[in-house]
Amino acid sequence: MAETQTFKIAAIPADGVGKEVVEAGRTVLDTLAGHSNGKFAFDWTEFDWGSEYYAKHGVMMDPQGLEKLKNFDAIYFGAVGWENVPDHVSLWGLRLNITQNFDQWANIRPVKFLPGVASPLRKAEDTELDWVVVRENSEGEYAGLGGRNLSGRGPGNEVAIQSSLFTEKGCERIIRFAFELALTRQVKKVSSVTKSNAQQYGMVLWDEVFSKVAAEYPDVATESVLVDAMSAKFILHPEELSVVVASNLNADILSDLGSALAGSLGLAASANLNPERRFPSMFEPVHGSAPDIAGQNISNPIGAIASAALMLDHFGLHDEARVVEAAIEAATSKGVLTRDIGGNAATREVTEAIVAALTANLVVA
Ligand SMILES: NC(=O)C1=CN([C@@H]2O[C@H](COP(=O)(O)OP(=O)(O)OC[C@H]3O[C@@H](n4cnc5c(N)ncnc54)[C@H](O)[C@@H]3O)[C@@H](O)[C@H]2O)C=CC1
Ligand SMILES: CC(=O)C(=O)O
Ligand SMILES: [K+]
Ligand SMILES: [Mn+2]
Repeated sequence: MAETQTFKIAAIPADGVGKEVVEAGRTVLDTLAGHSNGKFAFDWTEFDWGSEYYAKHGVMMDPQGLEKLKNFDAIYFGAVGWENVPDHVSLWGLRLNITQNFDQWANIRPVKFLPGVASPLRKAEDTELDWVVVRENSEGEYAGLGGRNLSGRGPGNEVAIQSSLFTEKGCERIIRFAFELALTRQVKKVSSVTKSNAQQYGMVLWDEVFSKVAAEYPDVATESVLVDAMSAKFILHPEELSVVVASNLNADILSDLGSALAGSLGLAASANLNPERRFPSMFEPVHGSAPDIAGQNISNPIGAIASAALMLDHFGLHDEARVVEAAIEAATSKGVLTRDIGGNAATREVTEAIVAALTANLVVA
């Protein structure tokens, strides 16, 4: 028999529901590995970084943390943010510290409609809806450029600047990524989102790069839509979407909108990719730490489990990724739903239903 392929994964559950949903995802992945007949295994290392770590050490992660993470095959992340740390400190101290330093410039966020989950969109009842938001994840509005109190004018007169950074190379690589992704999909179309009527420098550069790259992909349909109009289009004409590429902030907002349209923020998966594979990529649910429901065993684990499926794709385990997705659909079809999507199942019950479906499929296969 061929040697077992072992994937080294760094787990960072961090804060709030992050802990519950990462545990759920690990359970699913370990079940899968246990049924792989020795084909693959997962070697987990858990790091206790996050807001509790901050309370003890005054930093969100070990100062040597990036060095420690560098040699993992992937990072499996929960969510960051708790009341004891200002949100901008926790986000920059952990998630953005990792995504920026590991050049995870492509953030892939599929919007998936699941059987048995009601969507607030009437169209979802009779129309095939399935699109993916491709988020520029290294620059744009989250470049971290700017400063406060630059004028020295004193209290009451403070001035802050928050600049966006758009580079031709940064725009080109994410736009090209979107076109390559479109080529793999049934509907070969890329929608580019900017606000270039109002933001005349960075977003006009983006538009120009989009036109240039689009010319290289004559088989892919294109459109350029302003972000305000795109938010309306998500609701009124979602059937026209396939790949939606947008800057860091715009795609952040649109991907929450997309997951809400699919039924809940708790369903949405994401991959923070370093496509060159010079650094590990990071897989996390789209949602945050959800302090309003944390610790009650009621959070929806599907976003985290679907993110684990994206991690399997990254490892080249494509059949296994589809098996996990099918198990998620089996659980929702059966009506095993957490309360955010209208059910009353606990986090662990949904996880168990997914594990059961997974095991049944694997035994048949
Ligand atoms: N990537 C990350 O780690 C992110 C971190 N955050 C942080 O998370 C904290 C809370 O931020 P919010 O704006 O409240 O966003 P959030 O995504 O944590 O929660 C928004 C709403 O969605 C619900 N929700 C989220 N995940 C859910 C799940 N798995 N199952 C069921 N319902 C779920 C919450 O209960 C809440 O009502 C803040 O500290 C924020 O900075 C926010 C977004 C992303
Ligand atoms: C920070 C945040 O909201 C996100 O990455 O989605
Ligand atoms: K997250
Ligand atoms: Mn977000």
